[in-house]
Amino acid sequence: MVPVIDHVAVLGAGGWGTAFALLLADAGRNVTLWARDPRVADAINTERRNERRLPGIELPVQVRATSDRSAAVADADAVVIALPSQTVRANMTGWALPRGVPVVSLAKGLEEGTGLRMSRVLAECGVAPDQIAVLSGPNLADEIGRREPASAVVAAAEHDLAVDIQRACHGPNFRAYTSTDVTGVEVGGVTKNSIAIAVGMAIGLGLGANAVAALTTRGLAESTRLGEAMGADPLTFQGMAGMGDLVATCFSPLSRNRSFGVELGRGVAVEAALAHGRGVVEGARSTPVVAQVAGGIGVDMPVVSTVCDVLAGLLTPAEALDRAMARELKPER
Ligand SMILES: NC(=O)C1=CN([C@@H]2O[C@H](COP(=O)(O)OP(=O)(O)OC[C@H]3O[C@@H](n4cnc5c(N)ncnc54)[C@H](O)[C@@H]3O)[C@@H](O)[C@H]2O)C=CC1
Ligand SMILES: O=C(CO)COP(=O)(O)O
Repeated sequence: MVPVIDHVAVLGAGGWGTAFALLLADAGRNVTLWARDPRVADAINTERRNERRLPGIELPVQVRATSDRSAAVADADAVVIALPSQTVRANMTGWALPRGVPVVSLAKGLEEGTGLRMSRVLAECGVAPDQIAVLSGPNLADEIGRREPASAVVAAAEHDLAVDIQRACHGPNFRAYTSTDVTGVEVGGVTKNSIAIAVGMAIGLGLGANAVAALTTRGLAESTRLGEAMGADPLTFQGMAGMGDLVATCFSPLSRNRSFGVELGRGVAVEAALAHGRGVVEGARSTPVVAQVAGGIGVDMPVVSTVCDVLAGLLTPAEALDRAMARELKPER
């Protein structure tokens, strides 16, 4: 029997949580959106808007918001985690979810201190591993909010679970593929943020399409190397969560990671550039974690480690560029 997902709880009313709630409503689901700020929940229920995070978008009536943690998940057939990565453990610890419901992570980061992927963090918070799925891909929230067509990939160790989530979010403007490569899908979603910061820095330095394309291409190569070393299928990096998300994030001015990099490239200090951002810049926190994880398993990630050094104030973006160009010559593969 195919389990039916009707009522979905989306935890986190940032740009992506709000856009994902809209997408689920368009796909025929009833959605409860949890916002930690009661004023955000009120504005969604009364004005049908989350103006700060998803400006100019009217939310369907099938999206109801609450700031009550128990009410948010009551009667949910599936729970979606749309929180900044570094807050997932603190939020999920002690949050009593309905037993046995699928939990889908949308977060694109590695946890500081543990180096864990979000699916592993959720497992440590008590979610049964066979109920965990991750969804990732080229999904800029503003475009999804405007109902522009988009695709993603849903990965779960259990293929049937990935299919359930795929069906639950399939609507007129959103189409998801399935995978069982949870590691690859999560790693692709994390590393693309670091590469987008590097691309942003190149743009901020005034460089053109050649440099952007080179960084994106080499970034994909090193992301694939890391994923493979962590047990992922390298082909996953040619898919939505790899190439797909890398292209969207590196090429769109809507990306917060890319915009952050542009500011760094223009000489703005890290803290000031973060303060100018429109929401969470996952790569600013995850890039050092990626570098540490890669170093620990002997994977060379020159783009990531260069971004890491710029974030730590050890290099300016211009010096980072000089260092990249002076690297030892080697075969492409
Ligand atoms: N915005 C986008 O286009 C996409 C975002 N993502 C990922 O989704 C995750 C969430 O990102 P966004 O929705 O963009 O975030 P956002 O930056 O738009 O908003 C962050 C939200 O998290 C809340 N928040 C911050 N600290 C919190 C805490 N300690 N506890 C509970 N809530 C807290 C804020 O109140 C805010 O509602 C990130 O991992 C991001 O990489 C993935 C795909 C697309
Ligand atoms: O993950 C995203 C698009 O798929 C959003 O990217 P930013 O977090 O850089 O805005």
